[in-house]
Amino acid sequence: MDIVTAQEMYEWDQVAIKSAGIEGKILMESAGRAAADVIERRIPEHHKVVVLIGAGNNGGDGFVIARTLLNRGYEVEAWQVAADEKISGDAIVHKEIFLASGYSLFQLNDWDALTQSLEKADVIVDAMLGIGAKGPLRSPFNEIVELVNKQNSCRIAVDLPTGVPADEGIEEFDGVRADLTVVIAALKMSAVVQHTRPFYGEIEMVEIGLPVRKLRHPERLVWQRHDVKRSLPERMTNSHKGSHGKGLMVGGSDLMPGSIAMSAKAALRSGAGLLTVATAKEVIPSVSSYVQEATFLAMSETAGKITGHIKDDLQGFDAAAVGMGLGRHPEAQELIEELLEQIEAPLLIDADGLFHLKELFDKVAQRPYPTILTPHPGEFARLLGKPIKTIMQSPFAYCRSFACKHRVYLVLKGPATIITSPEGKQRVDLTGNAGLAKGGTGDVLSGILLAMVLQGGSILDGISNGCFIHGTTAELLTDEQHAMRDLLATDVVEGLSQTFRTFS
Ligand SMILES: NC(=O)C1=CN([C@@H]2O[C@H](COP(=O)(O)OP(=O)(O)OC[C@H]3O[C@@H](n4cnc5c(N)ncnc54)[C@H](OP(=O)(O)O)[C@@H]3O)[C@@H](O)[C@H]2O)[C@@H](O)CC1
Ligand SMILES: Nc1ncnc2c1ncn2[C@@H]1O[C@H](COP(=O)(O)OP(=O)(O)O)[C@@H](O)[C@H]1O
Ligand SMILES: [K+]
Repeated sequence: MDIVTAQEMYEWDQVAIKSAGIEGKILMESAGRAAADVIERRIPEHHKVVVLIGAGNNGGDGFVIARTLLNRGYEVEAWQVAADEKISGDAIVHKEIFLASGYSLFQLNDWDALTQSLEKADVIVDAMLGIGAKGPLRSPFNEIVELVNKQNSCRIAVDLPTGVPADEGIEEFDGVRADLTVVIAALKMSAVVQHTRPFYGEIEMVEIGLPVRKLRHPERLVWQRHDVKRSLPERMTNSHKGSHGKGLMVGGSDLMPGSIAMSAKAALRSGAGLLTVATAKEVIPSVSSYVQEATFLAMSETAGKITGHIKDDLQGFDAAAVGMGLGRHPEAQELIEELLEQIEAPLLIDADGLFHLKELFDKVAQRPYPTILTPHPGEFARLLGKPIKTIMQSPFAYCRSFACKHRVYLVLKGPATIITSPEGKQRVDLTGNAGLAKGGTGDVLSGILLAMVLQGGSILDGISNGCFIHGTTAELLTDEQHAMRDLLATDVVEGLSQTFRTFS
């Protein structure tokens, strides 16, 4: 499922119109009818529907929706809330078809009449503004949005809620708070950005007949189950433990032994062939009692934290992960530096491993092997030296420029996890739920990602699959045996088998 900017969406429309000869009014008919189908599936026939219609093409969709629902027997009041002379483009055609079909239109001459109509409505369809909205809402849209948001009726937005920008990066706006948004042809960026996402409510996407093979796809998409099914490496019948990768995990300290233990178990539960855990000597007993399948490297330590160098030969590992429960002491920086220089394989850096990384960006960019960073927003803000709020307003742009500049795979974790390759390709994982908002779930993710990288295939596919599997496991567990409140990171580790079984 592609994620587009408003500009990219307009380019798609132009390709459809110019290269494939699909006229704008046909696209509008398809969009409106597809949205009406969604509404019909969800709303009983006796419900009163008010359709609010703006002047541009979003309003044009509104004329088609109103006509289609009236044709199907719904009680609909269609309100044109823009002046006649403002109605433009293909919306003029569909206004004419609406009127020629024998239906009448309410005009915004009397606010009391609109207010009464909205108060009586069971469903309000917002077809006022879509991707063409620019700047703060002007009158009367600002007043109408306020009025709409006050109603108890179900609010259904067409393409995007009026007032909500299509793109990331806009801080000040007011918009319709939709219960459901029928997204047309592709998800707009704001549908997955943290501060705009809540305005959309539930999201349903409709297809409108765009010529998919002719479109320039933006290399920004939602990673879905069918993508995982297609790209998850198969386990061959004649494979042996060496075929599934030999992994190294470095981290853990006396006060945080659980982090690395959960990462290690998650890696093994996710298919890693062999795993060595390098940790402080005194931490080994507690980790080994939880992960009996791992082998250990005892690192020299001071006060329960790894301080020494890795003396063993680091050749022969197919991938490594560092940082989980490592601690933020100054010596940790030397350790990370050493791993950046010596690991001749993909290296994942998480948690405390990211703490000193700002000082090591040169070393990261020089590595001839893939480097994967998995920050949460706070850790990413630290790496960038910018406030979390600023970054989360334009996460796609910040992730892309960072990943390209430092030549890393970046996994910015959250309810919508953004995965970016060093070339700037972006994938969004929307799985998971607030049950994961608990200490330790990031450590579990690191273990899963290490295992995915160890098992071969493209790094980008592997880490995208890992994020999907992590989130899906939380969803399966909270559907069945757990509530979001009680779900623990260790439950996610044990729940992985349930998810993997859905892929076999
Ligand atoms: N063929 C296609 O293209 C297809 C497009 N489709 C649909 O079209 C939608 C995009 O349509 P669009 O480009 O006409 O923009 P749209 O969202 O209706 O807004 C423009 C209107 O809003 C007004 N306006 C702007 N800012 C404002 C503000 N702050 N406050 C107040 N008013 C403001 C602006 O007024 P102006 O600034 O020109 O005075 C103008 O009247 C898209 O989301 C999808 O639903 C589908 O049917 C598929 C085929
Ligand atoms: N509300 C949420 N919805 C979906 N996923 C979430 C939510 N909150 C957290 N997560 C996921 O949980 C994990 C938390 O990671 P992190 O913050 O590093 O935790 P920790 O450091 O405690 O291990 C990430 O994978 C993140 O995407
Ligand atoms: K809208």
